[in-house]
Amino acid sequence: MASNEDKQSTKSPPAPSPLRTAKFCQSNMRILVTGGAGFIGSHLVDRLMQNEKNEVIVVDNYFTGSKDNLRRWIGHPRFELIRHDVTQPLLVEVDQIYHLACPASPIFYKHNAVKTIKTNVMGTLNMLGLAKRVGARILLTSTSEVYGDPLIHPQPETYWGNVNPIGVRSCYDEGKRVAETLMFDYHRQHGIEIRVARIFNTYGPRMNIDDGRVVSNFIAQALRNEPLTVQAPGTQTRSFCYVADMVWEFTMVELAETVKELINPDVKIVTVENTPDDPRQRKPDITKAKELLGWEPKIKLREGLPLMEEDFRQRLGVPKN
Ligand SMILES: O=C(O)[C@H]1O[C@H](OP(=O)(O)OP(=O)(O)OC[C@H]2O[C@@H](n3ccc(=O)[nH]c3=O)[C@H](O)[C@@H]2O)[C@H](O)[C@@H](O)[C@@H]1O
Repeated sequence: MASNEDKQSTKSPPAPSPLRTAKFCQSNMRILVTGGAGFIGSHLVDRLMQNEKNEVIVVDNYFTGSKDNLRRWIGHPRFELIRHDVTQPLLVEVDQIYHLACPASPIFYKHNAVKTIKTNVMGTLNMLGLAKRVGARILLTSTSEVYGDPLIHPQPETYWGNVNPIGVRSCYDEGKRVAETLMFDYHRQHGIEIRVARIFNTYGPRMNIDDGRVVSNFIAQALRNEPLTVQAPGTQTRSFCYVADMVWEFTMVELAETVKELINPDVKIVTVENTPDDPRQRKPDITKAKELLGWEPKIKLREGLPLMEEDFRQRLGVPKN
C-alpha cells in the first residue's frame, strides 16, 4: 500500500536548467562537492578531477576541513573553491551535487550540537533546494550512525535502527536520519534524482591528526609514544573502511593491538572511560552492494594502516627508525 502511494506521488525529475543543456557546455560535467576540503571530500575531489570532463566546485566552511587537503588543485582551471556554510542557501549552476558537509568526529559534532543538527537539516534542505532548482542529481553521505546501537548484526539497508533521540549523539545520528528523510521526500515529491551512501568508520591519510576518532587517535598516540586509549569495555566493534575502499570488523582492543604491532611495539594500551550511547557493534551487510554495484572491500586493515601511518609521520615530523 505504502509503495503504491509512493509510486503515485513520485514525480519525474525536473529538467536541467537550459543553461546547462546548451551546446557549448554539454561536454563538461559541473560538480559541486560540499565539505570538499575535508578528509573524505578531498579524496573524492582528487578522483573527480582525474576526469578531464569534470569541473569541480568545492564549498567548505573550514570548520573541520582544510585548504591544505586541496593544495594540488588550487589554481587549476577546472577547479573552484568557495568559503561557504551550507546552512545558508547557495546558488550555482551544477549537474551533480555530492553533499558531504558536516563535522563527523564525535568530539567535533558534539562540541556544537545545535550547529551540527542545523548543518544536517538546513544544509541538506538547501542542497536539495539547489538540486531541484537546477535539475541536478544529489548524493548524501549518510552514516552507519543511523543504525544507533544496532539490535541486528550485521546491518542490512532495510534495518531502521535503534537510536536515542535525545542523547548527546542525536545531533549527528538523528540529524543524518532527517537528512535521509529529506532526500527521499524530495525524490517522491519533486522527482529529484538521489543517492544515499551510509558510510562506515572510514580512515586513511588526511584525517585530522587530533580528530578524536579511534584510528587517528591510535596512530597519533603510537607515533608520539603515548598509551593507546581504548575506551571501555574495548569489545565494542566497528567496521573500518580504508578511504579508497571498505569494510572490516574489529573490536577496539584488536585495533589497538594491530596499531601497536605495526607501528610501535613499545607503546602501552590503556583502558579509559567511554562516552554515553557508544554503539556496541557495527558491521554493514554488504550483500546488496556486492550484487547491485559489484562492490566489495579490497584493502585490508593491515594494508591501510601503514598508508595512514606514512601520512601521519610526515605531518607529525616523526621519521621511521
Ligand atoms: O564512521 C561512521 O560510521 C560514523 O561513526 C563514527 O562514530 P564512532 O564509530 O563512534 O567513531 P569513533 O569516535 O572513532 O569511535 C569508534 C570506537 O572507538 C572507541 N574509541 C575512540 C577513541 C579512542 O581514543 N579510543 C577508543 O577506544 C569508541 O569508544 C568507539 O567505540 C563517526 O562519528 C562518524 O564519522 C561516522 O559517521
